[in-house]
Amino acid sequence: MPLHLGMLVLVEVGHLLFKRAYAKINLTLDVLGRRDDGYHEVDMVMQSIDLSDLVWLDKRPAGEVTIESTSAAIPVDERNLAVQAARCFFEHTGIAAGVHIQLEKHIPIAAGLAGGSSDAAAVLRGLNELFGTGMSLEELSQVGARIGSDVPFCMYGGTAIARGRGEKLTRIPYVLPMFAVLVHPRLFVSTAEVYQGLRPDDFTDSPASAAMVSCLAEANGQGIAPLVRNALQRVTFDMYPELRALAEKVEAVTHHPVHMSGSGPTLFCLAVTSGQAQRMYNALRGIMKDVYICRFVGAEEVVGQTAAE
Ligand SMILES: C[C@](O)(CO)[C@H](O)COP(=O)(O)OP(=O)(O)OC[C@H]1O[C@@H](n2ccc(N)nc2=O)[C@H](O)[C@@H]1O
Ligand SMILES: Nc1ncnc2c1ncn2[C@@H]1O[C@H](COP(=O)(O)OP(=O)(O)OP(=O)(O)O)[C@@H](O)[C@H]1O
Repeated sequence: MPLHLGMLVLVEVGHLLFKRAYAKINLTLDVLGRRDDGYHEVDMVMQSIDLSDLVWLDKRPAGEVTIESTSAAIPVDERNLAVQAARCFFEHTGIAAGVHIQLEKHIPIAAGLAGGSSDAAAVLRGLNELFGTGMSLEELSQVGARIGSDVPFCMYGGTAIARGRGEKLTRIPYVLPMFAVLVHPRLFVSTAEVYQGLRPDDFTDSPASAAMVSCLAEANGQGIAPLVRNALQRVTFDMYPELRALAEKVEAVTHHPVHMSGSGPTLFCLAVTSGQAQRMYNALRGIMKDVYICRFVGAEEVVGQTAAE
């Protein structure tokens, strides 16, 4: 019997492999400088949250990689990062097979939440399981780095420092029981344009990751928000003055500091209890439509039992 999920109709339920693709927020994002390869040297503390896309994988004949999505706002061809991930998997393993990907999007698009990167990571983890290739997360992460700088973090999830262009990870074993209340203002922000807009005075030699990790290690939830910073925020706010105005409004109604994730435009406030998060959510729903309460998620939940460590 067909199973209806949003706009998707799943027919062969028995053969489908399911994966959840989690979004991330940046607790810190420092840029150390511009590199010769067009990327920037970054130092960031990344955190998975429980806002997720749902991904189903179904084996197909060799060379056939197809995708359908509940969102009309993303390409359903070779430009889709999930399709690119599948192509990379078959190329890397030499397996003569294909896959059909069904994507139920919940993570806002081009929002600074790594939605596409997380879909790509979930496809790589899922194909590793579907075809029994037994690759380690490290190997999958190296394959994923070809698709995007955020893919290696999304492969592991949880909490981590990401350096280099984002692919050099130090995993942090402390996940605080905290909440992030997200506000998505439905602006489309290009990550490349934001990085291009950085000026030398946006660069730093003293990133905030060490202080943030100490705070996480001490389980000092109240201490996290004052340490949050994002070097891309000035650029995105200058590009979209309405976003700076919205951030001021969010602070006024929540009475909490507001932060930007990645290259934006998603804004978030941190809460140490679900009650505090709910009050922020209620206040924000009065001024915005797209508001999400999310909890911090650890690597075990992101990865599950899907790949060799
Ligand atoms: C803003 C963040 O989301 C923070 O986590 C990431 O740094 C961006 O990760 P991403 O979206 O996976 O980025 P990619 O797809 O690899 O790169 C998109 C574009 O952003 C710029 N880019 C990205 C990462 C980086 N460390 N330096 C850069 O300058 C480059 O112009 C690149 O062409
Ligand atoms: N599976 C996918 N999901 C979302 N966007 C995708 C996907 N595949 C390709 N894209 C394209 O990637 C671009 C960035 O979308 P995405 O939602 O990944 O941005 P983001 O959250 O800002 O990512 P990051 O935080 O890694 O910079 C958009 O132009 C979108 O059309």
